Amino acid sequence: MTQPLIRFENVFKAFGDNQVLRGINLSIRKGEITAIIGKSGEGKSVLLKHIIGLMRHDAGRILYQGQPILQLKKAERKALKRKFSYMFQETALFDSMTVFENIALPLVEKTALSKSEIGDRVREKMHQLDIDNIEDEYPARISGGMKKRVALARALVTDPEIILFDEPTTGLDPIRKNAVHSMISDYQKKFGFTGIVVSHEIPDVFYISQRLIMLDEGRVIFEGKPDDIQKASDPVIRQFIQGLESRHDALTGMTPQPQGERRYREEMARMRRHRNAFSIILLTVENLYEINKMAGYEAEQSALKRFADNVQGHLRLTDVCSRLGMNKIMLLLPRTSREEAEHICRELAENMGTCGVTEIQAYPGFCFSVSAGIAEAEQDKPIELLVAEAESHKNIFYEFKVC
Ligand SMILES: Nc1ncnc2c1ncn2[C@@H]1O[C@H](COP(=O)(O)OP(=O)(O)OP(=O)(O)O)[C@@H](O)[C@H]1O
Repeated sequence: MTQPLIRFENVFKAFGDNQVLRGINLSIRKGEITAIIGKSGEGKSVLLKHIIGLMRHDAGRILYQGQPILQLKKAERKALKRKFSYMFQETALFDSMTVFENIALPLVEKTALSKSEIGDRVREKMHQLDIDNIEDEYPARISGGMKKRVALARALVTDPEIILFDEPTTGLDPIRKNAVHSMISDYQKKFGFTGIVVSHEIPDVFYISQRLIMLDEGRVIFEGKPDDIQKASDPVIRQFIQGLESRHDALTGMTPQPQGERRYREEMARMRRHRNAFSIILLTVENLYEINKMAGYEAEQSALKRFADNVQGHLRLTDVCSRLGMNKIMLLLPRTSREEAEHICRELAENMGTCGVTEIQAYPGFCFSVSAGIAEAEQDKPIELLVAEAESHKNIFYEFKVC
């Protein structure tokens, strides 16, 4: 395996009698988004501050590309700090400065670039993030979602290798929350930075993370893929995850992914007992990014919400629909063969084609495209394999065009 970008080896940190980190071991891999979760006060922010070098550990080692950071020379440590960027809980924009000045700040403070070079860099980043028309506005005059984008532009303007997001969606409604997640995920793909996100948004943050770390009582009690935490048997992990999950995904109103998976296991047990067939339909909104390009992240998430409402309205059964990732919905159809699922899917496609889903109609020529894949369950087949099967067949079936 390749060397991790950052590695904690038995790291301890106390504030007086308050022992916060009690032997942390973890790895952050380059080019991935790692989510850090855990109860309030468990030391997530303290951990972030150690990563970025704002706090010094009492014992153990923190390695950057295999090198202990405490052994770096002063100039090397300074150079390392420049590779990091931080997006705070609140966007922490300065109200007395324009959007342009806010974004320029890290360049003014951390680099020796000339005024015109800074201007070029700021305008380039604003252009890449689609906010070029608001440079003279003040933060108080722009929307919450736009502020997050300005804060992200400020975090990205130094072209950092690593960005730390400390609860980036705090205080936002479900559409804006999902818009920020979608934005982080998109820009991570575009710019290739390593992202570390501290979040309480479970399971939403799982959709954008490749790795997950859970802290409890100053130690790491889970490190792995987001999907694997659902299978963890440790009661502390289970209780924490289930306590934070709501019965409904806040954006779509559907069952969240972990509950969808639980429902799948129940259906599988029923199949074992009664030999009942069941099937899944996997719906993927294929062109969410186009909505985003035309109308922004919030429009993208509103469109997804409207689509989900229509699917549920058509099926009239809420607990069979679950959200499966950023742009996927799984319909779990009990006692339904593949042929019956195809019929249901065809009806759904016809209904979708005429119901006129979104405000996106306001954009001439736009067609909201959703593909569907169907798979019938087989005894003891894990959900991932059945979903993969539906995914691999998706073009054979229906392409919904909701115009
Ligand atoms: N500079 C500091 N001086 C003293 N104690 C601190 C300092 N920073 C953090 N702590 C303590 O460390 C513990 C962990 O705090 P931290 O902010 O990391 O928790 P957290 O997991 O991020 O919580 P939340 O999810 O609520 O943001 C708390 O008990 C806090 O009081």
